Amino acid sequence: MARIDFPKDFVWGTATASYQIEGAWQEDGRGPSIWDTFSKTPGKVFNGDNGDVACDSYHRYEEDIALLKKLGVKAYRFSIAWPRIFPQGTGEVNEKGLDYYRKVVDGLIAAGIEPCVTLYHWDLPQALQDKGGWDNRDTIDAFVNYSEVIFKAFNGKIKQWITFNETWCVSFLSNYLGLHAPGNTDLQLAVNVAHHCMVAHGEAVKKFRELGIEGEIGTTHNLYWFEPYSTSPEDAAAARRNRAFNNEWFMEPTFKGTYPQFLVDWFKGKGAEVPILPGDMETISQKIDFIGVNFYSGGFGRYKKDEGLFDCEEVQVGFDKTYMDWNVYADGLYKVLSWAHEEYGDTPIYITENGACYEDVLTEDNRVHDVLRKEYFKKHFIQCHRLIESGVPLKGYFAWSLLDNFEWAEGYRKRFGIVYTNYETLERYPKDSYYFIQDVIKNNGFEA
Ligand SMILES: OC[C@@H]1[C@@H](O)[C@H](O)[C@@H](O)c2nc(CNc3ccccc3)cn21
Repeated sequence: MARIDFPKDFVWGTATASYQIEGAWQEDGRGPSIWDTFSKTPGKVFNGDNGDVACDSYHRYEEDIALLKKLGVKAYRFSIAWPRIFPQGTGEVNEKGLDYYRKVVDGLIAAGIEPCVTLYHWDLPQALQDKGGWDNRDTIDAFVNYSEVIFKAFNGKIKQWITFNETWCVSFLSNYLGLHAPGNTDLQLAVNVAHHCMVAHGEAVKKFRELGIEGEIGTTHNLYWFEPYSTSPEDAAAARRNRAFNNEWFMEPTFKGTYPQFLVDWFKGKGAEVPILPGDMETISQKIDFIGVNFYSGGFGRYKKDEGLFDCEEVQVGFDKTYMDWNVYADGLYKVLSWAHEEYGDTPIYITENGACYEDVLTEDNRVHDVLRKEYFKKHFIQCHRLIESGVPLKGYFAWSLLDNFEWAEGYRKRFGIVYTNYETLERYPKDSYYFIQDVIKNNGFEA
């Protein structure tokens, strides 16, 4: 057994998102989001599940904060629901919506926990979608207006700010693959959405700097480690396209102010071009204080003509799988963050999400012996330590998720929490993985 110790200032946290935990979908003036619409569209979400109640954190946030305090985290990442602040996306501020987040933020601070806020975690006001959503450049100004209200309301209280969660999901998963809200399947539309979200990110960073808001601002991209199955040039090119679809398409603009040309050309061949206006790339690549990375999995790919968007098929190489059928590929975390550090420089990195879904069984005495999830965390913590030892500026780690919650198109059947949510009673029961992480935080390390 080897002792794994983390730096004293390493930030341990957990993460959630508004639509996935809050419920109270029509309370205190909240307007409809695209996820209220999508989840109530037959066939889009497993079992017709929706976020009307979710974990009811809108009313049970004090219980959640108590769980966070007992866990011993230094920080808690959560998102603010734009439709609570601006029920129609713009116009009059809904003060009752702000009041909820004032209670959450003040409760966290009183518990000695740093609030880390995501401004956009997918719940776009439906009223903006009705006017084209992220395909409409006006939504950029609406996002900056919303961000400015939050910046000013919580200046000095919230010190870690994330503009967007996973622009890949907002664009390609939701507007090309059609699996998330609003459920479009158009490549050009998805390329437009990705671009406009990244411009919106940059404009919000500019506003943050102009207002002199305290703290640090960044964004979160989900990076997937994908490598060629063989050394053949075809496999290498196919895997590179597939990886860039997830990684470089977002990291290059954010850090270098350019899109990866080989993929621009590939998309052009598919009839999709990036709607760049003068100044956009400078806006997108505004200097940020940290980059958030969500990492879950990775894999191997090889060339297969006409397979998917990139003539690339994933090859099964025998990885253990989670209940989402995702590979458990902890080395992929080391590889992808080493690659990001090499490619994009020394900007501090936070793992803003990492975690696993498994079939959880609640025992008679309200325990969940989630051995596989504990193992998943342990394997990925070891890779975090390797990264730090290798000089990668990894500053913190947020486990996904504090609670079992609404898992988007999978509804409530897929559980990622370190705390079990009983959706009948809304009671919360810490799982064994919660106690494992509690111990790692207490000792700032563990015996590997
Ligand atoms: O799926 C687990 C979490 C999800 O609950 C979070 O809201 C979201 O930020 C999140 N992103 C990923 C990684 N990207 C992804 C890929 C395919 C489908 C959904 C998400 C996983 N997760």
